[in-house]
Amino acid sequence: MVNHGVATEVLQGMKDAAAKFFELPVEEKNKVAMTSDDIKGYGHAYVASEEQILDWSDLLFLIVYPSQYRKLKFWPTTPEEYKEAIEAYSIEVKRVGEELIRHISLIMGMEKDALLALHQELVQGVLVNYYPPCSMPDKVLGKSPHSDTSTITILMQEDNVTGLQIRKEGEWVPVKPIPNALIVNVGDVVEIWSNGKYKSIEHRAVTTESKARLSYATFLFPHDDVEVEPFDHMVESPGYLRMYKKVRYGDYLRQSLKRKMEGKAHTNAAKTAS
Ligand SMILES: O=C(O)CCC(=O)C(=O)O
Ligand SMILES: [Fe+2]
Repeated sequence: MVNHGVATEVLQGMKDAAAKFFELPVEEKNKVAMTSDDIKGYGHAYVASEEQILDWSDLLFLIVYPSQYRKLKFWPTTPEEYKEAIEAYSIEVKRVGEELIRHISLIMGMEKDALLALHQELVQGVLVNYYPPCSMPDKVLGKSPHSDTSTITILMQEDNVTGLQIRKEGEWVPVKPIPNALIVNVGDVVEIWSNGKYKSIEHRAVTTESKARLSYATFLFPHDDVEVEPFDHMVESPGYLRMYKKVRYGDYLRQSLKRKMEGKAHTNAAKTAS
């Protein structure tokens, strides 16, 4: 997505603050470490199989909106500008994200604001991924293949390192960075609502030998209590096949987080038995 109207300084401000945070000594970063009962704060993803290290990254996840959901004990206070940078970035991403969701609503044949209203509350979380440089990039992934559990994801990546790949017709296709462009992923919620007409995109991140890479994923998703199921008008007649079960979003999210990330495992599990 280009021409999104988000000022370059705002994008850069987020990148600079996050880069400074990940450069801090580990004791400093651990001041906002995730606790065993929460996925907010600073943490690590390390997953290995017998042949391969699958996921190798540090991360920082925060809920930004609705503001009353913020858990400030997980918000870095160093660098000082982190809070301001994430606010400035997130308010812009919220504006752009809501506009995109309004248009998806129209594309799905509904009133402009219908899809936003169905979220009860639009929840916005931002995940910063830090992938260290890796001497064996063919043996180590940054993030395993998965689809996002969101309605949509707005992703910002570095301008100078390619790491994101999407799965298209069975092949992994690199998403080359375009400076200041934002990437929009269709998430699982749109796939379920649309009865599979708009599929969540399978993607992964690979590692790079020469430098660390950061990426900034903003997930927009419904309130936990929203019951997600295919819209009647998206279930095509005559066959009237409903491809996905009705699921409470909070349960869907928690089950997906527990499951190993494996391609389209989340939406496959959401499908009605065939
Ligand atoms: O690092 C990337 O480009 C992708 C990150 C991602 O897919 C995620 O955080 O869900
Ligand atoms: Fe993702």
